[in-house]
Amino acid sequence: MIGSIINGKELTSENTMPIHNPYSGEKIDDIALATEQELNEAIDDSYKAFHDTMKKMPAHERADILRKTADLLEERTEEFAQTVVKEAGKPISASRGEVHRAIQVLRFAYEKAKDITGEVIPMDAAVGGNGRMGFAKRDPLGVVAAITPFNFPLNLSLHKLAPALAAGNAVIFKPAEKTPISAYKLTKLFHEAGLPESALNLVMGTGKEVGDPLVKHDKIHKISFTGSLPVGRSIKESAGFKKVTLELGSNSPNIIFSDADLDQAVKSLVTGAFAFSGQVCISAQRIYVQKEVYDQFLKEYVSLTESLKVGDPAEEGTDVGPMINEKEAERAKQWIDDAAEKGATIAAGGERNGAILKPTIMTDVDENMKVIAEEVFAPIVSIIPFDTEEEAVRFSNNSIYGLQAGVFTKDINRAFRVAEKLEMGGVWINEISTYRQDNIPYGGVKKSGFGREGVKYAIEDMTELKFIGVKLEQ
Ligand SMILES: NC(=O)c1ccc[n+]([C@@H]2O[C@H](COP(=O)([O-])OP(=O)(O)OC[C@H]3O[C@@H](n4cnc5c(N)ncnc54)[C@H](O)[C@@H]3O)[C@@H](O)[C@H]2O)c1
Ligand SMILES: O=C[C@H](O)CS(=O)(=O)O
Repeated sequence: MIGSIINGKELTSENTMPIHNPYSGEKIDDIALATEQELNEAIDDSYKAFHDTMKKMPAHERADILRKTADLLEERTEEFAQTVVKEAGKPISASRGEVHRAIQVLRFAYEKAKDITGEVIPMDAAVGGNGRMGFAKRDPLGVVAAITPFNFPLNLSLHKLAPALAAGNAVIFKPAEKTPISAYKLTKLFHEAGLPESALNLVMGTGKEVGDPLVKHDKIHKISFTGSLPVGRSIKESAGFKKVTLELGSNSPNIIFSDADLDQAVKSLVTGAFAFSGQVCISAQRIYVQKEVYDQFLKEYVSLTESLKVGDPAEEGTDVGPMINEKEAERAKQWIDDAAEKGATIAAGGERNGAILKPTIMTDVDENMKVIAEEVFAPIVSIIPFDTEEEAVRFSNNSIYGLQAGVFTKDINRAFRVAEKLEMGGVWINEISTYRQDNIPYGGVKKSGFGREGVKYAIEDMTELKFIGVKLEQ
């Protein structure tokens, strides 16, 4: 059994929740769920840790802890990768990839911790400014609540923990109840690297019983949330005056113009749509292809998709494993069937076996079908023809979401024109929407959320600018 870790002590409970391997269905562990009283104790402990320890800790010490955590994680890459395979069902090669990215996030944070600067404000710029001096500095906020999803249990947790600690905050970490083992191990790793134990408290439980009271608690200064739109909406409503960052979902578009390198676009977009069974917030969900090359693109795309190895995520070489559970796979299967009943064609896949949904390609879709209009978060992609640049932009922007998009063309002027018009937090040219490097500013517009991650930008969101000025004696 694993449980919450508060002030370095691990809690047990009779009230537990089982964790299952999404592929085999076997129970791999139980989590002890935190009570409301334990949650309150954790928050008090974090609050004290902020004021007594983190606020006073020199930047070089915070940096050193982050560096040591990165080194420890690197030494245990395989152990952490196997954990992600077991609890999330992510194929082993992608799980190793996630650990490598997580190490990079820690290293970006280690470098940045010693370089959190402010600025001197010119005082002679305004009438009466002469004789005064002033500067703005960045101060930590206090206690940051990090609430994370199941799909990147390590890397997306570190996108919150590492910048929050680099900036000198204390953190309460509430991981997804479906994938708590990576979170548990990660918390212990930070402590082993020398982080004062109360500076990072882990609370285990459901969104309703632990997440919601955490969001409402007065001693929390900021909520950094990654997850679904409905939960993000509820958090924003409950958070009151706290600062909030919301990293939510999307139905990312990718546009293929007729002059694009089709082979490269096909190859990268097969990965972009089916990596981790499409359970990626920037997964390529809608692919718009210019009519002249539509048939060729579709033929090559179907052929490459059908060659993917689907099955056991623990086996080397598996491309597509299970979804997080059978219920989610069935929900996605119903969306496919619903679209097919309304006239869509299933060009590949469409079958479900337990939690495994075969990589599925839909054509002849219309913009009102769920597979287009909502976030599928499953291995389902729709391929749609378009005529003109204006049409491709209009189709792409016809969404409540706006996280990342991909544009494929050799015409640099067109690429920038389209990038400017797309209502997105980020646009890649000749790269898939699904690509993220961990130091870019990352986040959404519209209902994909607000605030930015990417270590440097998350640090900005996790600090407060404080102005200090002086009137000098003349
Ligand atoms: N934009 C991004 O960076 C990004 C990254 C990864 C995933 N996501 C999104 O996350 C979703 C999938 O992840 P999920 O199924 O784990 O998401 P989810 O929203 O169901 O849960 C995320 C977290 O919120 C907690 N939670 C649930 N209800 C809560 C409440 N009322 N108050 C506080 N916390 C609560 C959960 O316990 C979990 O820890 C998808 O929509 C995906 O697009 C977005
Ligand atoms: O699921 C959405 C994530 O933000 C994708 S990634 O881990 O940042 O690549």
